[in-house]
Amino acid sequence: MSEGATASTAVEVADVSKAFGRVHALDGVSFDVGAGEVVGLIGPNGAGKTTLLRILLEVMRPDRGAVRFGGEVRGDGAHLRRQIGYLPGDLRLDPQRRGRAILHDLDALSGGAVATRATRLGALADRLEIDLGRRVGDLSKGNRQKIGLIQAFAHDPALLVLDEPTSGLDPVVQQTFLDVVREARDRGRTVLLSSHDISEIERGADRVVLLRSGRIAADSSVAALRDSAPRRVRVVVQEQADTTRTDTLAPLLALLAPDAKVSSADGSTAIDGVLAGPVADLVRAASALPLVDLVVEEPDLQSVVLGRYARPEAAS
Ligand SMILES: Nc1ncnc2c1ncn2[C@@H]1O[C@H](COP(=O)(O)OP(=O)(O)OP(=O)(O)O)[C@@H](O)[C@H]1O
Repeated sequence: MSEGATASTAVEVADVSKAFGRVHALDGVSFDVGAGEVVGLIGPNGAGKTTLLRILLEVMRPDRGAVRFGGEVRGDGAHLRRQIGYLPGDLRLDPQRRGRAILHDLDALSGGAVATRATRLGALADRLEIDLGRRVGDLSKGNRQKIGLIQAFAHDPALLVLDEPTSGLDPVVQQTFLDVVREARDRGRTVLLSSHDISEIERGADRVVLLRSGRIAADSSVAALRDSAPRRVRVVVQEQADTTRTDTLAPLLALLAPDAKVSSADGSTAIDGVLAGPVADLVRAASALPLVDLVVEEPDLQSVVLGRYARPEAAS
């Protein structure tokens, strides 16, 4: 086990490197995923996400390092695949066949009690609202994606590896998918999902691992990332002689610097800006003023993540 791995570590990625010619797709990547944890893998195009997932699934071997599953170095591919549910990013299904036939064939490879699997398969199809009696070639992209999701979840595997899981899904089905992920996590299943959709990671994952140029640029809980994310705020105070003076507003403006805007109308003064620090500091500064209104928007996780896409040495 690596230094950070514990008995409840479900997946251990230890110093994994992989090069294709001169391209270092992965360069010394290490992180652990705990049992019952949902980890979102995010990063710009070409960051190495798919390569990492392929190594996890033993479709590809690393040049250096290892992936361990439940503390063991992976060996028996067939046995481990039964414990893994995989949704590939480039899902290919035979267009001539019907969803039910495809799922029954894939499901037979997964082992376990047939009756339980069939019940789960039917229940998932109902929840995702997909007609399994139709030919795959006649289905829309989103409905084909649902078949991919069902085959990944139907045998209730210990580890789910999902590449762009909500691609093509409408918002209602995306929500259903997130509910299914949450329920799997509550049963102690481990989920690794790769996505370009930051809001999907924010809603569905406990933790974010950000890959950039084959290295980990950030590894943080979603909660910590939210805390560090800037929020738009608006503070409205009664316009009195002293509230128009910048020294009265100075403590507030210092928190919202450098782009805060002060405007006065209808007997009140509004201060609009972006808060990068703790909300408690804002509340303290605002409460010293004749407050009329205080609006704090949801943190802008997207801007934090995009900032880390670009910054060369951003750490967690
Ligand atoms: N089989 C391969 N042969 C040659 N180069 C490859 C191969 N697979 C991946 N690469 C290269 O390795 C790097 C990482 O690719 P990878 O597909 O893992 O990135 P990714 O993060 O999944 O990207 P995207 O978000 O665009 O899907 C890229 O530079 C890619 O061109």
